Amino acid sequence: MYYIPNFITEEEEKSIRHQIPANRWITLSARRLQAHPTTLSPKTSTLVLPTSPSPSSAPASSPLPAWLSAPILPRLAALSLFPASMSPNHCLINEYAPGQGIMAHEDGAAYHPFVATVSLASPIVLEVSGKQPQQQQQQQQRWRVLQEPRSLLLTTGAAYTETLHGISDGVQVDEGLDGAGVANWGLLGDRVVFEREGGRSTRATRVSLTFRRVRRVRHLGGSVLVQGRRT
Ligand SMILES: O=C(O)CCC(=O)C(=O)O
Ligand SMILES: [Fe+2]
Repeated sequence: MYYIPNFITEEEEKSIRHQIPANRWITLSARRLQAHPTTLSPKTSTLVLPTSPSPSSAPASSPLPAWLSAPILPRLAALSLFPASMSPNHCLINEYAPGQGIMAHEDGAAYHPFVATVSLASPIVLEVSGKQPQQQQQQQQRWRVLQEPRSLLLTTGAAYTETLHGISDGVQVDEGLDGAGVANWGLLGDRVVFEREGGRSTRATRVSLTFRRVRRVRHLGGSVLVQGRRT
């Protein structure tokens, strides 16, 4: 995992939050979410796009809306952690009210093994654990990753394939936020925020943007549209 504080500015954070469409939310019992450019088809995990693929000579275009892709995608590309051809083509936006979370899970094989998470609005602790069978849970490795607003967390390699991640629910105040309890303590942008509160952080609404590269993409190209007009 790579943690980079202040990956976006406060203005960019505000602008992105402002442009999240209010009519795209899917409300779940413990959070709400929306997918851009669209949800994957459920059986085949395919991203179906209305446009033709751009010719291979053209600069890689993103199916993500501009308010999500700029400035995040070029800044991600500049980290050189994945080739340009692997630039994210999908973004899930999750919103958690205080006390809401997401159960431990892995993101799975529908995506190339990296996810870039940009956090907005409020800090949150991501609980990461090794994928051990049930009987070995005592020895399970666990890490707590503190995600500050405007930070980037990049999960790839074994962190993507060999761990589960989640956010505890029913918690209004995250505690134990110090050098011993937080894996990325030394990388935080502003530790003082947490030190001042004695290692506590009262949750407020937090929004995450999770950028990924979907493996299976189907383009509904020109011929499909022409057929549509003929019928
Ligand atoms: O909100 C987060 O940081 C985690 C979201 C997540 O795990 C997911 O969308 O798969
Ligand atoms: Fe996830």
